[in-house]
Amino acid sequence: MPAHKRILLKLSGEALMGDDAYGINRATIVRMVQEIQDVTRLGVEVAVVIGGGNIFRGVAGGSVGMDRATADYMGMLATVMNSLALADTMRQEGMTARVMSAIAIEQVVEPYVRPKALQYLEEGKVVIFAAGTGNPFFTTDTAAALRGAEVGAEIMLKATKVDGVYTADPKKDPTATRYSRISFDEAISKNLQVLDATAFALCRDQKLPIRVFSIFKPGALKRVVQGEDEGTLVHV
Ligand SMILES: Nc1ncnc2c1ncn2[C@@H]1O[C@H](COP(=O)(O)OP(=O)(O)OP(=O)(O)O)[C@@H](O)[C@H]1O
Ligand SMILES: O=c1ccn([C@@H]2O[C@H](COP(=O)(O)O)[C@@H](O)[C@H]2O)c(=O)[nH]1
Repeated sequence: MPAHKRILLKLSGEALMGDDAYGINRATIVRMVQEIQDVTRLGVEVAVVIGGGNIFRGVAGGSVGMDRATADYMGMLATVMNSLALADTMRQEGMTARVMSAIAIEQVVEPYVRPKALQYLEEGKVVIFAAGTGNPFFTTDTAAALRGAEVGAEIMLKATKVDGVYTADPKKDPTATRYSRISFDEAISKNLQVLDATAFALCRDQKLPIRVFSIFKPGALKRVVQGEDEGTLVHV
């Protein structure tokens, strides 16, 4: 019996590269999709937001002199590419997915319309929210918090490159230790960078808990959905 009926899954874009230097690694995306399929088979309704860090981040464009807003739109388009790849891999694995974009590109994907998204979820389709929030200066973590709150997800699951929230970035500080639980207020006051502050604040205000766990650990998503203690729970 799953612990959650409807989830918002935030997938790391950067992790899609697998061992490649750039782009979408085939074996990696298939594995991610199979893990999602395992969860849908439990009867859980799944909404997904995927990042774009494997292709483009606005902050990288900004750092080499590009207009930041233009660079951010490029980043949002990168998430559309990842979303299309994810939906197509789902199709190949026998699942039904719908991509909805926050930016109008109707020849490519349908626009985000909340009642339609809710209908798809109720029908058991996986809904992939592409193009972030549709606004520059935000991230896909914030988009995940926003869409998660909009569709009434019970929890936001952040599947990322680390296995939880640490006292400091574990990739930079080997002495950092992992929390099994932490409150939003503490995560925000300690300026923990595993999610951006806007996403933390939105989830806190909307009382949407977050669980951060490793995207690389086989079966972790299913264990999380079944209510097992995996990664870190960020709570109100
Ligand atoms: N206190 C912390 N605890 C855990 N991770 C942290 C912390 N501070 C910084 N990080 C870093 O945050 C990263 C996760 O956030 P990031 O936004 O980079 O990835 P993502 O959202 O999974 O990827 P993408 O943006 O491509 O979708 C981790 O890889 C980790 O190195
Ligand atoms: O609401 C949003 C979401 C994303 N962006 C831009 O896209 C890239 C990729 O997203 P990540 O969350 O970093 O994976 C991001 O760096 C922004 O440039 C955005 O502008 N608005």
